[in-house]
Amino acid sequence: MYASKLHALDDSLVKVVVDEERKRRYEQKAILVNEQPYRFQYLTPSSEAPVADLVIIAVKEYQLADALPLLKPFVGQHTCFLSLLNGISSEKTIGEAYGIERVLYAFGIAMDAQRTGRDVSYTDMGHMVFGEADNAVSPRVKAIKALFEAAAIPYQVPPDIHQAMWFKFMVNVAVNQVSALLRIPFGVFAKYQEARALLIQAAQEVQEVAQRKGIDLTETAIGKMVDTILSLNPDGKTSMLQDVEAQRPTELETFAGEVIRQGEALTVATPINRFLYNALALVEKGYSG
Ligand SMILES: NC(=O)C1=CN([C@@H]2O[C@H](COP(=O)(O)OP(=O)(O)OC[C@H]3O[C@@H](n4cnc5c(N)ncnc54)[C@H](OP(=O)(O)O)[C@@H]3O)[C@@H](O)[C@H]2O)C=CC1
Ligand SMILES: CC(C)(CO)C(=O)C(=O)O
Repeated sequence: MYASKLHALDDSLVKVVVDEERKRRYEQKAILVNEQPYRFQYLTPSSEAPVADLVIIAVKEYQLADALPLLKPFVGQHTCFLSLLNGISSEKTIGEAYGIERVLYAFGIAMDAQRTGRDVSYTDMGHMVFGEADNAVSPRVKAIKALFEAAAIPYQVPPDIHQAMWFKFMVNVAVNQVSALLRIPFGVFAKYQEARALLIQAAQEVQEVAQRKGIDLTETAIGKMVDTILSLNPDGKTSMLQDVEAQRPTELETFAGEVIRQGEALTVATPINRFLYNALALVEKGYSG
């Protein structure tokens, strides 16, 4: 989705870093984004290419350890990283590999992207949210704002990126997990109070953990979370539900796993996320083949 926008702005801007096997596979067929074919330039670690100004990482968290080393030849002194991974831990992992001073905090929210095979369709691309660890509007933040404006990629630079990251984490812990377990699209949460009650129960555990860490997630944030979910395309599905339907591994460790671990460290009880963890682990174990 984002690569297609940047490619439309200037096709020389976008280079997709992959391993040799993916390069061979991807070069065989254009990717369709809203039915438009895109042939990106694929780089592997052995490709000759200048270092990147900006690296946008959009793999799943469990794929990060394999993906990060591929980037090494393209990381220079001024390379900046934006991680679109859900959850609250990928910035630390990228920082450990390439230096935390290179990493901005980031996430994408409110999109209704749907993946079918390697093709993507969407009606609402939501927006990307990013910022410096100290929330400064630094020269690199200004440069990325200018790039996204030119490419018509909606974005926000919030006053407190850490509070915003925890808000997004709370959205994912609630809606991704409940929707994936019950196999329901966004519209069901608008229709049934019982579905909203499940979201709120899962979110309250995130809120309690966040508050113990000094992150300002209030009751108002839970209301805003419900409003965010109700504003999404009723037929749209969370990325976790799409993973379950395609029998791909889910981001369970990134969501319930993280809430349980943080809850244990801070002595916050997390029974709803323990239930979701075990139930979704069983869903994955039940995949055929
Ligand atoms: N989908 C959504 O609505 C949202 C997703 N996110 C986050 O964005 C990230 C991406 O999500 P999503 O697009 O749904 O995930 P997908 O699983 O659809 O896409 C992940 C992509 O990463 C590729 N990949 C995996 N390993 C490597 C590697 N070693 N080198 C290069 N490419 C690799 C995969 O390739 P292949 O298919 O060939 O294995 C796949 O194309 C996730 O972290 C998710 O949490 C955030 C907000 C919303
Ligand atoms: C729920 C949603 C679309 C929120 O932006 C999301 O982050 C996901 O599906 O992973």
